[in-house]
Amino acid sequence: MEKPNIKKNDQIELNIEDLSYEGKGVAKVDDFTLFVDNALPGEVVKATILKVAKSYGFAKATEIIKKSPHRVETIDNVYTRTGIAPLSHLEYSEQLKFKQKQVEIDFKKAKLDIKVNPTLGMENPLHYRNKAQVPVRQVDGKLTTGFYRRHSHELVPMENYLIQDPEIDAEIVSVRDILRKYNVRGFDEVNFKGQIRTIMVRRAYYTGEMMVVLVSRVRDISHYKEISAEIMKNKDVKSVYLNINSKKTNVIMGNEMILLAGSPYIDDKLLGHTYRISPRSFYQVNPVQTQNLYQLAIDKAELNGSEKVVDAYSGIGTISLSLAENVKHVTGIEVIEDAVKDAQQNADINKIENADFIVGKTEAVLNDWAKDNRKMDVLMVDPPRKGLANSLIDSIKNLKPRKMVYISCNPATLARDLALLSDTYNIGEANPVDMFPMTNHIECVISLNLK
Ligand SMILES: C[S@@+](CC[C@H](N)C(=O)[O-])C[C@H]1O[C@@H](n2cnc3c(N)ncnc32)[C@H](O)[C@@H]1O
Repeated sequence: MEKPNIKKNDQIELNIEDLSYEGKGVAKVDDFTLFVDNALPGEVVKATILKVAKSYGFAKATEIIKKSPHRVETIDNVYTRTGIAPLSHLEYSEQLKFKQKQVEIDFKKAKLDIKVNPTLGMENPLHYRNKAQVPVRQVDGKLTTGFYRRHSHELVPMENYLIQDPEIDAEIVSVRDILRKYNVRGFDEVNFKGQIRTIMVRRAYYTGEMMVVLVSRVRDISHYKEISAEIMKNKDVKSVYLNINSKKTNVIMGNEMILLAGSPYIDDKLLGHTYRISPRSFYQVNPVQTQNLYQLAIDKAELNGSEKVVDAYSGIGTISLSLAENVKHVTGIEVIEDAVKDAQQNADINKIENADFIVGKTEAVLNDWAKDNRKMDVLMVDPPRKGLANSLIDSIKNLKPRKMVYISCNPATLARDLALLSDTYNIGEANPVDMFPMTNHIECVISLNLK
């Protein structure tokens, strides 16, 4: 492919042909591909070239010459600029089709002939997130909250985050103002100075309980008694933590977690059970769709009450406990020890006696099970983005659960794993579930039956 004669900062007119998996417009200059921010298929745009690499480049649309009928005009482009809601300029029904198509593309690449059903969307696809982690900086001499400009650590000040629970947005502003009152400084990443790096707020959807975590570069907690007392004046806030992160890193939280006020956890409900959530627990961010996703996964497992089930990558036990009443026994496997403690406690709180939880890597635990010839009827997997380890796929083929349900947050690794399992399993239809409206993230659930 010949590199065209274009360079950074050039202005150029482009025909947008497609949408990339990241939600960027795709245009061709001769055979060279450009990924264009804020551009939709069918549009003609004037664009500024941002970067030209060897085989592709990046640009941003500065003027829309011909508009897509699916463009949403009312949304402030701060959301696409910052990457908090990179698909918010695309009509919601088209977002759902885009996600279905992405799964189809990944399956095709892996030579899988699997039907992909329409994406299960939300009735109200805004303000769904139950958790926010917003960067904090010093802007014009004031501690300021917002979101990063795309591909940078430059803060764009913001008060309405579009996809977060509005109560969380209001709480961030309130905490910001309390910190300002006590002259606490926002983080200066360039000179590695200042104090507060991130504010994390979680709000339980069903109970309304909130947790606030202030992530600080330094351990100076001179005013924190007053600050946490003021934060606790909001009666919904049940828990305030200080987390110390003194490292030069993009990882948000450090190791030290200090409870400043209130309870160490908050409680939420899912499918009728109560869950205890600690500051570091993995907990699904879209409470409405989580219930739909879990119910779909449980339905696909076609349980009759007699099964031994393994719930791999079990987090705080939410899937295990949601299906426990429909099975003989369920064993959760999770690598984070604290999450397993939470899961055990959650089983006790909900008086569920046929569930146990093992700390360990799924691939290691099930390798041992395969060696010991231990049996299971149904295997649920809900791995992180990288999908299943190769060694786990080998163990599954030895253990031969008669049914598997795979919940995936990355269709590319899902397709790879399904292709590897397809000699042993018949693969059912895929159901994308929109857990992350306005973003390019895709969740998908699919069942596999032993041949
Ligand atoms: C996508 S989350 C799913 C959690 C849970 N099923 C839920 O719905 O809340 C993936 C979980 O897998 C855990 N994890 C990551 N790698 C693992 C591994 N190799 N073995 C077991 N658990 C792992 C993570 O800590 C995280 O809790």
